[in-house]
Amino acid sequence: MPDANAPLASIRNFIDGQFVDGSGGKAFEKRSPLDNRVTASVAEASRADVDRAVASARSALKGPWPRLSGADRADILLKVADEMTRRHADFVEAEIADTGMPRVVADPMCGRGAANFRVFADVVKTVPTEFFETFTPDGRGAMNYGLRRPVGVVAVVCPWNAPLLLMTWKVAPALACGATVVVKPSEETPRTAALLGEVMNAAGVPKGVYNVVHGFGPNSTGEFLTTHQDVDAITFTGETRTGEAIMKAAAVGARPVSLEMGGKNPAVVFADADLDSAIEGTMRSAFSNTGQVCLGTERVYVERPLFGAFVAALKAAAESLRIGPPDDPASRLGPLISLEHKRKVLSYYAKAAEAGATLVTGGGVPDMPGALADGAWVQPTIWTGLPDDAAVCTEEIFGPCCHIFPFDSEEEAIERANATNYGLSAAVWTRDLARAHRMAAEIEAGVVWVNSWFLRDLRTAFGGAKHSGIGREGGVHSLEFYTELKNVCVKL
Ligand SMILES: NC(=O)C1=CN([C@@H]2O[C@H](COP(=O)(O)OP(=O)(O)OC[C@H]3O[C@@H](n4cnc5c(N)ncnc54)[C@H](O)[C@@H]3O)[C@@H](O)[C@H]2O)C=CC1
Ligand SMILES: O=C(O)/C=C/C=C(\O)C(=O)O
Repeated sequence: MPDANAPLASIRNFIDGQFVDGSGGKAFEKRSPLDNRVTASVAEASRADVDRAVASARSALKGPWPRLSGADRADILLKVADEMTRRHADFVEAEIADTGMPRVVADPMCGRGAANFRVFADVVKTVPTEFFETFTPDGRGAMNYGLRRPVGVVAVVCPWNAPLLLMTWKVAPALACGATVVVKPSEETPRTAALLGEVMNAAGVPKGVYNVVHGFGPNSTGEFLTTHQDVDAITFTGETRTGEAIMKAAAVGARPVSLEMGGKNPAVVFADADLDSAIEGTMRSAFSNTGQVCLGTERVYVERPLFGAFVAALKAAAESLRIGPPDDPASRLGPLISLEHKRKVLSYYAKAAEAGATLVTGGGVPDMPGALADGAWVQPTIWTGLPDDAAVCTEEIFGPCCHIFPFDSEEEAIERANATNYGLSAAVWTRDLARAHRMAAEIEAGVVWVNSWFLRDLRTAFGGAKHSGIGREGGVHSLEFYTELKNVCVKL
């Protein structure tokens, strides 16, 4: 159970290697999603603080950081990873305090933070640039070679659902490339970004290379940062509408953006699939992190002969998930991030009922004991029976829920899976590998998993098609965003 007597934490901005309050003296409350109790006071960065953070990041670009060899920077990043590993328990506590996620969920997610630094330390050391030999009329020729240079000061705007994982996924490659960053964590999850400041200092990262400013989006820190003309590039993970606003901000000054946004991801399960694997994978993709995973499945298409068995098995799997507080080792589902998000998810539960869905399981709020009754808990929920164009089947809910539809042919499954404005990820379950390859080629998504879900190799391209994103990060693709590739042409 959460400790009602725990002292209020004080979370501060991290600018130029120092923890500082907001210069305007403003602070906002962070509430625990477990019981809605205020657990922290967070210093809100004013426009002047954002100016200072950007100036500090700019000034660090004139220092040693971008001039270190890739190998030397990689060594420092490995120290960051080691220090994160040493302080793993602190990161897990911080993530749990912000999100309420079960320890079994927070633990591997925080492990991914250190892994992000290790992977990009490796990538930056091994990626070549390009070379072209050019023939010239005088017969002497020319040589062209590519040089990568850091893109400059990068604004990193982050969401709340996997805070440390998604923030370090961008910070690690940016730093590996010699860029400097100003991070704007979600107002819901300020702790781990601040804690990473301590790690940066301990690992010997020069001051100004990593900065953190806390606050909100519109008319606040997020907007001050993304409209700042001394920011050279903006990388963002969050809702599609926010991404659109950030793209508009980036248009002024023609700054590049990398946008990872929402999804309404399909899973397609053929009748020949290994049912146990398909159920296990779909259970994780629909319900893990209480459905607050951008890659999660909210639409499941099941070939008709398997439909009844699949619905029954996924119902049993959902009902086996223990909803509970982080420290109960049996807990698999925590609360949603906030009461506001709970209201949004429950509004979709109501819409499903109004539209005449068949409720397979869930659909409401679980009974929670004591103070937990005030938290942002909802039941994992499965529906069938709605048409493809129902709101619940077309709009991203970002909760622990999915709708299951029957289908009759491969062509139909492709058409229905693609009938969405989103295109982040998809999962295909079948034993027929030729069909799996055909499906993977036809589905409009940035990532397609076959007989798996969220199996991540951090060197691979990651990002969304259609309204789910612009650009790709991961491996060399991250380096493309965080560097300018310059061609040098030498006439011989
Ligand atoms: N494609 C992907 O890789 C992922 C996408 N997401 C998406 O993120 C959403 C959940 O995260 P949220 O934090 O609710 O997203 P959000 O878009 O509301 O907020 C994300 C960040 O943007 C900031 N922000 C909001 N308005 C802004 C503005 N006008 N200018 C600058 N910054 C602004 C917020 O303060 C926050 O730090 C879901 O829709 C989910 O699909 C989440 C994780 C991964
Ligand atoms: O593995 C990644 O890089 C991205 C993962 C995304 C999530 O964990 C999420 O959106 O929850």
